[in-house]
Amino acid sequence: MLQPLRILFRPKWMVSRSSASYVSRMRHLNKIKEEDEACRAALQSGNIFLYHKLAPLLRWTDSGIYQLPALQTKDVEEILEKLGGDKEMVKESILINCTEQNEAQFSFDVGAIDQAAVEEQCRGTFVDLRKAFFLLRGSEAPLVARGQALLRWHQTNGFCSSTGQPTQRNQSGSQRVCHSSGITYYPKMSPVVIVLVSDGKRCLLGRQSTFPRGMYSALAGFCDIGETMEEALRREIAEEVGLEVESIQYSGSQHWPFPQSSFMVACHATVNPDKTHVSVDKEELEDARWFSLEEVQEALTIKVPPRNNKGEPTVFWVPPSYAIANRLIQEWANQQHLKS
Ligand SMILES: NC(=O)C1=CN([C@@H]2O[C@H](COP(=O)(O)OP(=O)(O)OC[C@H]3O[C@@H](n4cnc5c(N)ncnc54)[C@H](O)[C@@H]3O)[C@@H](O)[C@H]2O)C=CC1
Ligand SMILES: [Mg+2]
Repeated sequence: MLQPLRILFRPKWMVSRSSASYVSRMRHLNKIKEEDEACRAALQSGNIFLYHKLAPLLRWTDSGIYQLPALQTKDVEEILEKLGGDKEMVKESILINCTEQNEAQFSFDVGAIDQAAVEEQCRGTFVDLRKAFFLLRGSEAPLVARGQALLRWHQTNGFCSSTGQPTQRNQSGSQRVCHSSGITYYPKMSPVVIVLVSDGKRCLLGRQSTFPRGMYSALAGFCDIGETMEEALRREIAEEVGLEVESIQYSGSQHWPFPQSSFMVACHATVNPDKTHVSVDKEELEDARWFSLEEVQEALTIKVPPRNNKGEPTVFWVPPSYAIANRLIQEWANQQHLKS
């Protein structure tokens, strides 16, 4: 019998902020998302994160870490004019979020403007998002992913799929409308379940042939239309490794920008310790197998895996800390410790 969902942790945002300031911030954000005039005003005093062909601009700081530089709107206008662009282009910025001080945050892709010239003006470097995810700390990684996901969605949803006519965005970029059919389009994420299966003593990890060598992760799969998350989870585990899940515990969720926006719902699951035979669907996975606590602990200590002379990792390792798979594996290891 499947257990009901249970929240295993209380995220910081649930406890650390006063509800009044959080409520006023969310209401402010909603206003600028919905009202074009309010959004234009917010853009004047807002922060902008720059992208070039969807790669975010990062800056190396004196304190020896990479940061996501937040530019002022007037600075971006100045850069655009200086580099032969039109300063009005800045109005194409997409609203991402707002700071605790209620300053709106936007993402803007410099498009055809020369990459190196922008980098020089901004004292930064445009970095591929996968690498940027690895280099940024704390809340900057999800913020930069959100900014890129929204830019990508606008770049690929310029036309109505019903009429073929161009769609028009609102000022914040929270939607696009086809004025010919009246259809409103909203940015989309595909729901995915990601699950760490345990038999009580070991955990099950798998790898796709496209993963970097030696890397194993929790099993994941897209939800089918009409499925509950629990149904998708049970189906994916049955399909990919031939096991029947007995219990499910919710752990957390994450927006995952690669290769398109997914909404990752992360769970722990158990199987009967007498029914642990794995039969891998080779179409989906190259390998899946059980790992002991010792093996997992060792893998969790590896930040950058050692590589051979072809540049390929030579050991078993798990996804880095920014991936929710890492958190599932870490949580499982902690729980095993508590049990022993
Ligand atoms: N954040 C994390 O820690 C991790 C994230 N992931 C992500 O989870 C996602 C799903 O994992 P997979 O094992 O690849 O899924 P999967 O097991 O469902 O297999 C992928 C196949 O599902 C089909 N599919 C159905 N709906 C789809 C949709 N909306 N978009 C794309 N393909 C769809 C396609 O045929 C595709 O080849 C991937 O995007 C992967 O990047 C995977 C592991 C770790
Ligand atoms: Mg899968």
